[in-house]
Amino acid sequence: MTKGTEIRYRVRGGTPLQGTVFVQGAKNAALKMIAAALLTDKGRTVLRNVPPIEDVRRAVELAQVIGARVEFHEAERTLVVDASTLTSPVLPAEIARRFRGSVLFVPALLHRFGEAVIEGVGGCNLGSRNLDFHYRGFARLGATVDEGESVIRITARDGLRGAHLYLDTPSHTGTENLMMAASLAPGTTIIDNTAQEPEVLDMIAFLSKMGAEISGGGTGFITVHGVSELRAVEHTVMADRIDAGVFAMAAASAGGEINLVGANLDHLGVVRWKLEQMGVEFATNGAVLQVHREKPLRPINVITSPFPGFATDLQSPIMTLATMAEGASYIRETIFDGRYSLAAELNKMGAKVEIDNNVAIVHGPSVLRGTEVVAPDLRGGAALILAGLAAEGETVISPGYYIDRGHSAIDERLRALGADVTCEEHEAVVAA
Ligand SMILES: CC(=O)N[C@H]1[C@@H](OP(=O)(O)OP(=O)(O)OC[C@H]2O[C@@H](n3ccc(=O)[nH]c3=O)[C@H](O)[C@@H]2O)O[C@H](CO)[C@@H](O)[C@@H]1O
Ligand SMILES: C=C(OP(=O)(O)O)C(=O)O
Repeated sequence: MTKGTEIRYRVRGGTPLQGTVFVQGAKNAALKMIAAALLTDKGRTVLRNVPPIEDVRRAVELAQVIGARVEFHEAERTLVVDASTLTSPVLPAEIARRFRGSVLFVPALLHRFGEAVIEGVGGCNLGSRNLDFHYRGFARLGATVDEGESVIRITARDGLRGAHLYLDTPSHTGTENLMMAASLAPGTTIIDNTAQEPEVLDMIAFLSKMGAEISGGGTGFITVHGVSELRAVEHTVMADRIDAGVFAMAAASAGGEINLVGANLDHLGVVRWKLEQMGVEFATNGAVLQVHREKPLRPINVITSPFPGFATDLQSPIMTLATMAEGASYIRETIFDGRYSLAAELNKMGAKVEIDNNVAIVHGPSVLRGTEVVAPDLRGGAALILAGLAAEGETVISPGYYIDRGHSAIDERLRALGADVTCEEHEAVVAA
């Protein structure tokens, strides 16, 4: 541990939201596309609507450190990748450990170098986050996986070849990683039990433009016919449904009416219905989504599950809303067991959340009071900002880096809606 500067957010609650907010491009699609751009050794890939968030910056650094020429024009939300210059198959710990997307660089490295060396994989600390489906899939495609204590070496000197793969559960990045690996593996690959998240479909659209032959997206059963090469293309990243959900829930938390530009109601899946049950109103006005909340919130039962079920990434924000609802809400997290750490922070603000047998019981309504709270992870941090919007007094949330991993300029965008949210640097003890 060493002293350094850290970001924190300061929220003064009590103002209903009003106005228009722009939904960012999807983190969970953009990260995969940056990795996929490295599959081709010719030409320059252009990605549009790339969110200027910390995880994307880490992906850019990781691509650069292995030799790619990457320009991220943040103001234009545009990324240009030239992967003809790759020099190294080693994903170094200091960058790879800082975000989840690093494991998605493996297929390109296997195809380009016949080996990939991962010195670490990061991502939110949400309890156990295995990568066994990925490694088993690479092995079935013909790679040798050597899982050392801190370094994982995957080799495929003679290349990969099509095979029948399966996922024990429909893993989001697992599906994308194996699709990428199979795209350039001669023969046919079938992947059983694949994820159906909208980002997976956007990734299929991107890979297909590059020349990949992939069918079955959205069915849970994907077939990939390997091709001999992929080409650099231009693609616009889909809107971030989690960012949209967080802003919709910000309006639900503070009250008021907002316009979400770039949100797709269908991508919210069950989240939309649950928010409606709580008393949040949605209306589409052409391509703009209006979100309105006036009356007191009603309690809710939520079970997280893969798309179109209730997204685990929106479980923390809805826990914040449940603290304000009139009655007891029940929330069962089935994807990441570490996501209940938010409860203790909400309780510091006056909420009554108890964890019983892996279910969170939220006894509402509570009057939330601002205080200093710790963001346990990305979405837990966003959930605490939402709590701050409804709380009496001032809420200070740190570390802000977690929130910045996945939401771009959340303070500026909330201020545009009339909220009192600021972001500041402060001295803190940080991991070396
Ligand atoms: C960068 C990215 O896209 N992150 C998203 C992705 O994470 P990520 O792709 O890591 O999540 P997965 O869908 O893979 O994980 C789902 C569950 O499967 C388990 N599992 C997964 C892979 C594996 O090899 N072995 C295994 O046991 C995990 O521990 C977890 O319990 O999907 C999650 C679930 O929608 C989202 O919360 C994350 O925002
Ligand atoms: C868990 C998340 O991300 P990651 O998989 O990148 O850690 C998230 O986006 O909430």
